Amino acid sequence: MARKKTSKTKKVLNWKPVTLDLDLAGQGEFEGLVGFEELDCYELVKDSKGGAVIVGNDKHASAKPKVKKNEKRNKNGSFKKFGVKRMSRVSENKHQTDAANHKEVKKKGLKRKLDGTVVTETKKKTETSNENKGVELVNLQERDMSAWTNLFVPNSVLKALGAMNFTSPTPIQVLSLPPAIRDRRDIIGAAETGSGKTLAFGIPIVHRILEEKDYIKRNQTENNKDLPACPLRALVLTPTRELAIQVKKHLEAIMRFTDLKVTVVVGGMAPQKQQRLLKKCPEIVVATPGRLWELIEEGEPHLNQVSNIKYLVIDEADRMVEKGHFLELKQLLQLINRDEEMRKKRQTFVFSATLTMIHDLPQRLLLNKRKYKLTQKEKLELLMSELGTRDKPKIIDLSRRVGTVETLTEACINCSLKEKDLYLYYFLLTYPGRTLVFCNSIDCVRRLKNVLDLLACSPLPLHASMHQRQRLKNLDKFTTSERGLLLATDVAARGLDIPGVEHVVHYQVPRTAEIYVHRSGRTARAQREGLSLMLVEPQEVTFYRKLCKTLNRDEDLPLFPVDRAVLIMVRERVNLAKQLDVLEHRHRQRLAQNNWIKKVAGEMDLDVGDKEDNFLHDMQDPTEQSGNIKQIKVMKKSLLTMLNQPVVRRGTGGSYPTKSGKLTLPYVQSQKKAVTVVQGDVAENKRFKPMGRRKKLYKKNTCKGHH
Ligand SMILES: Nc1ncnc2c1ncn2[C@@H]1O[C@H](COP(=O)(O)OP(=O)(O)OP(=O)(O)O)[C@@H](O)[C@H]1O
Repeated sequence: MARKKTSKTKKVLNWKPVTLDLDLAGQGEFEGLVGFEELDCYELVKDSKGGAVIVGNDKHASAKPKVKKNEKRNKNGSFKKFGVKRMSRVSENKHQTDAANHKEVKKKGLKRKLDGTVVTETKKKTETSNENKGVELVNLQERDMSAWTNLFVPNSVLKALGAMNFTSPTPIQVLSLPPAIRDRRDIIGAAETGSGKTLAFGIPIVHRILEEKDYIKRNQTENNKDLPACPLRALVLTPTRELAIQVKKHLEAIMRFTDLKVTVVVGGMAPQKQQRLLKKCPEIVVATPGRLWELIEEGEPHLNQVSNIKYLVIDEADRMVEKGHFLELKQLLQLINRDEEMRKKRQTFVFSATLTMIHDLPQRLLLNKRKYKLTQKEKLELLMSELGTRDKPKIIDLSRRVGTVETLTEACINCSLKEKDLYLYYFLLTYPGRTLVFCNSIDCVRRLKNVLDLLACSPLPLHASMHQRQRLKNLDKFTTSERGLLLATDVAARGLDIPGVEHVVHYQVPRTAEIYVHRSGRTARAQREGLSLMLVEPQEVTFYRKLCKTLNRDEDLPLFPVDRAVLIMVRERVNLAKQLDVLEHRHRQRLAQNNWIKKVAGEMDLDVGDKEDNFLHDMQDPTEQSGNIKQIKVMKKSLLTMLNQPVVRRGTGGSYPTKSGKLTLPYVQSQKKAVTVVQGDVAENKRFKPMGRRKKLYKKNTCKGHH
């Protein structure tokens, strides 16, 4: 039945071959093009969803075509160009034609020219006749991709890069691509967060796989017919599920004009779906070690080729090999490196922003003569032997002495443990903007979520105890909300590339310098500015000092300027929210415990209601219980009243009728960005305070708080 429909569509849409002048097409750039076809007689008809579809302008054509029919046809290679009376179809073979290509062309409005340059289409509404209402025209715009010359980027990838507007490579890409592609060397790469490391390994892998596939195709003989039809060629390992999904998407984006496939294998999602996708034999698998090992142990056929892979990537490598983490990684590496011949042929990519960071030995090991502080070289050698890289890898270290990115502005607030919520709320209120708050534990995230929920800040939690679906949902919500607030543990510290994160707040001082660098690296990515703000309480000063030392800081972080007047104004509401949270938490806990006792007692046929033998908490007493609930209700109401009153600067009287007759309130929200405020303050301090005094002042403030 479906076949019949397709053939009918083909008949209706009268595509005609076009004769090409090959001289016009440029040399060498015509690779893969089979021909052009054109359609000069068609109509645009609204489909059931209100979108426009193309149907042949033939008397026999059905007046109401089925959308699916047209979609199928479009997959065969047509570029829709609505609103014009003539359209052309380009057919290509190999990695130039694939379903993803056309899906992308449909979605993003991409187009290719014969000379191989990438052309993107910016959408433009037609203002013409009724039948064309809502139909889009295209406006072509070329990109200069010459900065990528000499980096051995395949044409199809270059096209994708152009479509993404990546007109020039980043430094780590410039330094990684030639040795990886031309010299086939293993790469050990350290470069700051947000510097484009994913493509520094992604482009070489895609290049090499395309090249190999081409070679095999050209040399297909009787002898090599036994080769696996679609072998697993590359494996990318990442420490978190979200990062694996992101890397997969990034690779997909550069592979969209190829016929290569990539799939993700991570925990927390149905293994059945992943197994189904693996049946399609993707050349590249991006995975977290746990689920990957699980599927290998179950004998998943595609993954069973893992010891034959040609390319291995260990992203965030320093984290992956940390003691006590990823026990499966060790087993995986043993399996992958089992065959010495294969290991020697394999190209390995090892990347992280903190690969070359060196730590002082902990105090307890300082007296042990056999233990000493590793040099950077020794640290890398150790890593290389653990991962099984080949001899003489190319080591590229672009990381800065201080660890963080140049475009990052750093600051801290010294306060007591009790005041952390207050300062955080103050910051969120004064500087709205996409903010990522990091905590050291899941419990801390949970508590903070409740408090900030009560304060109407709409926080989104993200931690390892959440369902994966909810984790991804929250991440998605955060990404799409301009004033999004994500409360996360360090599961979100590494690798996540969330656009437009303005502030990173370390609610608690991270325990290692690496974590600080990676957390802070969620902002100020790809040359953009961003703020990293750390809340330090007296108990954390030791960790803070150690962190500064590892990061080679000669000075303390600048203090974040705080308006005490505003702080006083919001103190009451924060305190009330905290009290409410304690009450609600206690109430929930008792409820849960009572339910558990009742359940167990029921199973044991016991009566827990006996007066002398009452195991249940005092909530059993209905008056006590309703008292608690009442108190919570009253407190919530007064908090709501407080929240509904705008926080207005003191001494301003509250409201000003403007010329337009509107009331504008001098709200506490800063007119300046937080980054600008810190930078201004630092410049001011430098101008007016001699260095020695400033240092002393910081020392004093670090321990006491600065107000
Ligand atoms: N050549 C390029 N031109 C423009 N943008 C790029 C280029 N390469 C990568 N990017 C973009 O830069 C951002 C950061 O890239 P990526 O996530 O690879 O950084 P990273 O170095 O791996 O960071 P992290 O250390 O945090 O994992 C991404 O949004 C990516 O799309």
